[in-house]
Amino acid sequence: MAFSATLSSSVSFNLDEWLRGASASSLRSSCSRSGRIRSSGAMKAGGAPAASERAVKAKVPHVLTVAGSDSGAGAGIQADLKACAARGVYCSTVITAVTAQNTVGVQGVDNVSEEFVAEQLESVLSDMQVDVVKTGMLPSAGIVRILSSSLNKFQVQALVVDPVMVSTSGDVLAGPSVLAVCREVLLPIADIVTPNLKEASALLGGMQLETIADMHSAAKLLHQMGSRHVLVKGGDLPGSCDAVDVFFDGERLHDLRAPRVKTRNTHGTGCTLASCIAAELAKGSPMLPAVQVAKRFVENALDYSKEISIGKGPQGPFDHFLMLNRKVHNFRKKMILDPSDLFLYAVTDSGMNGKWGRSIEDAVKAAIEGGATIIQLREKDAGTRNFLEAAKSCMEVCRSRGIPLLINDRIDIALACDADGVHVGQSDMPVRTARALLGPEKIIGVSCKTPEQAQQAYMDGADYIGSGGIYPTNTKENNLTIGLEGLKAVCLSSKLPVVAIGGIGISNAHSVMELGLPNLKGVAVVSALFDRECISTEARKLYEVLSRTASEVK
Ligand SMILES: Cc1ncc(COP(=O)(O)OP(=O)(O)O)c(N)n1
Ligand SMILES: Cc1nc(C(=O)O)sc1CCOP(=O)(O)O
Ligand SMILES: [Mg+2]
Repeated sequence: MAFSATLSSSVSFNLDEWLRGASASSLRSSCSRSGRIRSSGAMKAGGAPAASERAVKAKVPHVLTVAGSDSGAGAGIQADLKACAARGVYCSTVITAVTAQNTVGVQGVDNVSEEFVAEQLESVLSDMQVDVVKTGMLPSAGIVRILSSSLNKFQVQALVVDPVMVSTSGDVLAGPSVLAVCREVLLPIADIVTPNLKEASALLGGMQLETIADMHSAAKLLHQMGSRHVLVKGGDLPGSCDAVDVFFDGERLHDLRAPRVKTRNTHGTGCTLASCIAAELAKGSPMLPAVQVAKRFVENALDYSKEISIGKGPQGPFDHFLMLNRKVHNFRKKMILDPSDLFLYAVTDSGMNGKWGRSIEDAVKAAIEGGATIIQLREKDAGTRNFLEAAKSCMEVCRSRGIPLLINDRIDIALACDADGVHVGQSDMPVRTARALLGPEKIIGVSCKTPEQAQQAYMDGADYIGSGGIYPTNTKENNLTIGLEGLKAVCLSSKLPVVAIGGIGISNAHSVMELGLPNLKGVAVVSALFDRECISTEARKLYEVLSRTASEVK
C-alpha cells in the first residue's frame, strides 16, 4: 500500500525512505542486543532526506499478525485486525489455525499445515514492508520453528510475542511442546513477551504466581530467557480492585496500575493488547509508551463495551471502535437529510432564551410544536458541560418527534450527544474534516455567501447550504448582507439544497420563497421565533406563510 504525492516546494524527498531511516535508525541506535527496539526516550529522525528524490511516498506502519482465526471474532486474527485498524496501522495476517469458537468456548480447531503457514509468511514478508510481527496462537512446534526461520530470513523492527496457550474459556490452544520451542527459539528474539499469569507460570515451568511480588520475579525470569521486555498481565490476580500489569525492561520494574473494568466482555483482551503494542511500535514508539497506550486503549474499549451483549456465553467480545453501544447503532431511522426538512429551520440562541427565561429544551419543544422541521442548537455563550447536557435533552425531544437536530460549530458536542449533524461556517472546521470525524451518516450544513463557496460546499461533501444574510440582522454581529440577489447567485451555482438565513421573519419570508428557485428549500430563523413571547405561535404563523408561498410558486 503506497500513497504518493509530489512536493511543490523546491526541496523534496522520499518520505518512505526518510520514515524507514528515521524509525529504523532511531530504534536500532537505542538497542543494546541485536538492535531493535528501545526502552524509552524521544525518537529522532535519521539522516537528511535525499534532496534529489521528487516522489514522496507515505510509509504506512505495518503489523503482521501470525495467529489463529476466531470464528466469533472476539479474539485471534479478527481482534488483531480490529485493534490495528483502530490504532491506524495496516495489518496483514498469517493464519496458523482456524478455530470454531464463540462466547461459550472453543468447539473445534483445525491447524493450518506447516507448509501453508510457511507459504503465507513468504507471501507477506517477501512483498510487504512489515515493521512489526506479532504472534498469537502458534499451535505446533513446527509452526514456531517455521516462524523463527522466516524472521531470520526477513528482518523486521520488532517481534511481539503473545504466548497464547489457553483461551479465555479455558480451552488449550497450544501444548507443552509448543511452549518448549517458544522458550528455545522465540523468546530469545522477542522484543516483548506478554503472558497472563497462567501463561507466565507455564513458561516458567509451573511457578506459582499469586502476588505482585511473584509477578516481579516472573518478569525478571522471563527476561533472562531472552525477551528484551516483559509484560506480565495481572488481570487474573485475585483480590485486587486494580488491574496491575508488571513491565520489566531489563533494568527497572514498572507496576502499570489501572482500575479494573467490571464487564463480561473481555474475550480477546490479550490479543488486542499485544496488537496495540505492536501497532504503537510500528508507528515508531519506544516500548514503555507503546505498552501504556495499548493498556489504556484496552481499558477504554472495555469500559465503552460494558453494555453490549453478543453471544450467550460467559465472556463476550468488546468493541474496538467504541461504537456499538451508541444509540446510532440501535437500528433507529437515520436522519439523512431530506431537503424538505429545511422548510422551517429553527436556530436557537442562548441569549434570547435567557432573556425570556426559557430552557433550551422548552424552546426547542415549542418550535417543533409550531411546525419547525429542523432544529439547530446555536449556543454561543453556553459552557461546554451545560451545552452538552442541554444537547442530550434536546436530542431526546427531537428524536421522539422525528425532527433532525444539528449542532452549530461544535463537532465535539455533536459527537458526544450523537446529534444528527452539524452546521459549520467558512471559518469553522472544514466540511471534509467534520465529515471524517462524524462519519457518512451525519448531516453537514455549511454557510455560503458566494457561488465559489457554494461550489466548494458541494465538492467537500456538504448536505446543504445556509445562505445569508438575506436581510440585515441583529442576531449575528458584523454579518455581511448578500440580499436576494446574493441568495439567487448561490442557489444557481450549487446542486445542493439551500436554506436562506438572516433577518427573515413573518413579514418577509414570502419575498424570499417567491424567488421560486428549485433548490431553495426554506428559511432559517432565530429571532423571529426565539426572541418572541410565544415561540409556537410565531412558528405556526411562519409555517403558514411558507406553505402559502410554496403553493403559489408551484
Ligand atoms: C442554517 C444556517 N446558516 C448559516 C449559519 C451561520 O453559520 P456561521 O457562518 O458558522 O455563523 P455562526 O452561526 O456560527 O455564527 C447558521 N448558523 N445556520
Ligand atoms: C446565524 C446567522 N447566520 C447568518 C448568515 O448570514 O450566515 S445570519 C444569522 C443570524 C440569523 O438570525 P435572525 O434570524 O435573528 O436574523
Ligand atoms: Mg459557525
